[in-house]
Amino acid sequence: MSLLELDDVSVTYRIASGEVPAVRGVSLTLDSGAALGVAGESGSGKSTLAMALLRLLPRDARVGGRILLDGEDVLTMKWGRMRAVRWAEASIVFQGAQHGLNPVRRIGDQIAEPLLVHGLAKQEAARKRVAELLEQVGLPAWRARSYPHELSGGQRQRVMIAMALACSPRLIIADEPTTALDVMVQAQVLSLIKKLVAEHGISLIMISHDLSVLADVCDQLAVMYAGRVVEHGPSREVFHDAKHPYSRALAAAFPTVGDPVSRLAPKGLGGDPPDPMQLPGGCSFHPRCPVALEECATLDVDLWPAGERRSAACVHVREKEEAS
Ligand SMILES: Nc1ncnc2c1ncn2[C@@H]1O[C@H](COP(=O)(O)OP(=O)(O)OP(=O)(O)O)[C@@H](O)[C@H]1O
Repeated sequence: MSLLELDDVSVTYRIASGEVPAVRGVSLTLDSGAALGVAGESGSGKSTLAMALLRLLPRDARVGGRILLDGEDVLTMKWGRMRAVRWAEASIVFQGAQHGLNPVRRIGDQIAEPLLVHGLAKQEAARKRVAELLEQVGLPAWRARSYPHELSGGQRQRVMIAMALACSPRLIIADEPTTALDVMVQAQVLSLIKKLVAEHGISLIMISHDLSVLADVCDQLAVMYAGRVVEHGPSREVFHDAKHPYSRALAAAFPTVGDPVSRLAPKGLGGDPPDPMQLPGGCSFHPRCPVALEECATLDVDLWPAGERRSAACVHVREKEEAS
């Protein structure tokens, strides 16, 4: 059985001027021990989807569909159970570690907190576990006594990862975990994430706008555009041979992991993503698509099989598959 199953998940924010359809009909699965990358430009709905998985969305968000974590429906779970699931079964690492840490509490106390709160360890055992976790993320045990401002950005992100690992979760959701870091440190944190996932058999959902980073870390990739998954498949295949013109443009924007030059501007992708409250008719990508046909302005194609374990939501893919 899959560890995580999303079935037709949608998220709509209610704001004063109307409704923002941030995530639209996303269906995905994640096997135990597998790593799924979710890619897309800013505003494509990646973080909204990640927060929906652990019911961390603000109250003005309405979530539809089904989210099954190990067979249990997250959306109908009682709050007590939901709190236990967060950290203990699935935890989340956000971008910009400086915002996730309390500046006036020692690192060790912050890492120990979920263990103590969930009753998984008493003081002495928690102290030992903190030392072990710091070592796992490549920091010396004495760092437990440090305050966040005494650490570099990369070290703080390692602390966030240690916190996420504290209760030995089965799933970690990493939302742009390396975005705020410089390129060298980014590479170190990425290889740490890869190592931890492989060694502990943890499942991973990693979110990034950088397809090359995701292809390096994850087995599967889902590319999102305007709240929908427009391509899905094995990550290296999607990265090197994208079927959807949007995924192709994203892959061209970030040809190699952390390439500082290509990070500056997404080459080959003109224009901006659409305002979700004013989505264009037909395929949402058609106004920016270099290979759009006339019919793309009215025809919105669903995900279509595009080879083994692959799918893409594009009329060209559908035509090719229908012809073969
Ligand atoms: N609390 C909110 N209220 C209203 N609209 C929101 C809210 N949060 C996000 N949105 C909108 O939902 C859409 C998806 O946003 P989201 O942050 O999920 O995208 P993203 O792909 O994670 O982008 P980024 O990489 O910039 O974080 C955007 O149009 C955004 O403006």
